[in-house]
Amino acid sequence: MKSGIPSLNLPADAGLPASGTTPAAGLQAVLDNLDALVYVSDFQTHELLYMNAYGRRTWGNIEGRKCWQVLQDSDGPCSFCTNHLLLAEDGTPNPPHVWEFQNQLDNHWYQCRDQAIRWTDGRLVRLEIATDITRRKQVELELQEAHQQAQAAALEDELTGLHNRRAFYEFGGQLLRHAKRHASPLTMVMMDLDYFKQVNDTYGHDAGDEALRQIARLLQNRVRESDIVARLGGEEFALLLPDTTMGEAIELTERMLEMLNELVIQHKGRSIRASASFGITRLIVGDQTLEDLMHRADRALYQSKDQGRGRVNTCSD
Ligand SMILES: Nc1nc2c(ncn2[C@@H]2O[C@H](COP(=O)(O)OP(=O)(O)OP(=O)(O)O)[C@@H](O)[C@H]2O)c(=O)[nH]1
Repeated sequence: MKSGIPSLNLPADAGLPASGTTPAAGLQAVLDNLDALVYVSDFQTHELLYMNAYGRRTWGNIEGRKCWQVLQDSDGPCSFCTNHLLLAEDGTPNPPHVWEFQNQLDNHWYQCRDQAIRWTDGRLVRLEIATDITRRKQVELELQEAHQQAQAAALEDELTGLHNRRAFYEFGGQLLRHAKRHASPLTMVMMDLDYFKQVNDTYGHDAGDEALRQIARLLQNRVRESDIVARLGGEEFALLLPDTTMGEAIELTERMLEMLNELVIQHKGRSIRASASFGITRLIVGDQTLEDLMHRADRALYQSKDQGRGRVNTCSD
C-alpha cells in the first residue's frame, strides 16, 4: 500500500492553505512537518498504511511492512500493543488512549495517543501520534532515583550501614503484623555494649566508631536474610527474628555473645575488645505494637546489666 494521505478526500474548505495547493497537499505538509510521529496501521494485519516524514526519518520505509517490524523490529505483534483498548465492546472507537513507553530501536521515550479512526475505505484502523518525551523522562527518572536514594538513606544508619531506628519501626511493624496474622513465632533481641564509654575514652572516638562498625558486621553476618538488625542509636542494637522460637533466639544470642567476646578489633595498631548485654523476648498474645516487645526486651537487658553485664536474659510476660 502506498504511504501518504491523498485519499482522505477532505473538502476544499477544510481550513487548509488554499492558494496554489490542494487540501491534501497542505495536510501532507502539515503532517510531514510535525515534530511528532504519526502513523496508521490495520487492526487485523498490523500493516502500516501511513507514516509521516518524522516517522520515516527515524524508522525507515513502511512499504508492505507491519508496525511491529518497522517500529520495534520484533518477530510478531508487541506484547504491549494497545489495539484492544481502542475499541469498545460494541466495536465503536473508545476515546484516545494515552500512554508512555520506551522504543526498543532508538531507546527514546514517547508519549503516545492511540485512537481508532475510520480509514478512507471505511474500515477502523489504529492511529498513533507519538511525541518524544525523552528529556522529560530522563529528569523524571533521575528524580525518582534521587528520591529512592534519599528514602534508603533515611532508613540506614550512616555509621554501620544497618537499619536505623526508623527502619526498625517501619519494617519491624510489618513483621509483627505478619506474625500476628499467621500466628507464627517472632522474637526480639536487644543488645547494649558494655562499658563502651571506656572504649572511647581509652582508644578515642574513631576507634569506638570502628568497633561499632565491626560489631554491626558480626551481627549482620549471623542472621538470616529475613531478620532485621538495627542500630537504634549509640551503642544499642536490636534484632527482630521472624519464625524463630525463644529457644532458637537464646541459642543464636549466646553464640553472638561468644563471638563478640572473641572479637579483637584492630585500630591503628591497637587491639580493642568489646562485650555486650542482651535481653530477649517473644511475641505473646495481647501484644499490639513493637513497643510492647521492646519494653520486655529492655527489662531483660537491664537485668543482664544489673547482674554484671556480658550475659543474656529473657522476659516472656
Ligand atoms: N565512638 C562512638 N561512640 C558512641 C557513639 N554513640 C554513642 N557512643 C558512646 O557510647 C558510650 C555510651 O556510654 P554509656 O551510656 O555510659 O554506656 P556504657 O559505657 O556502654 O556502659 P553500660 O551501658 O552501662 O555498660 C558513650 O561514651 C557515647 O559517647 C558513636 O556513634 N560512636
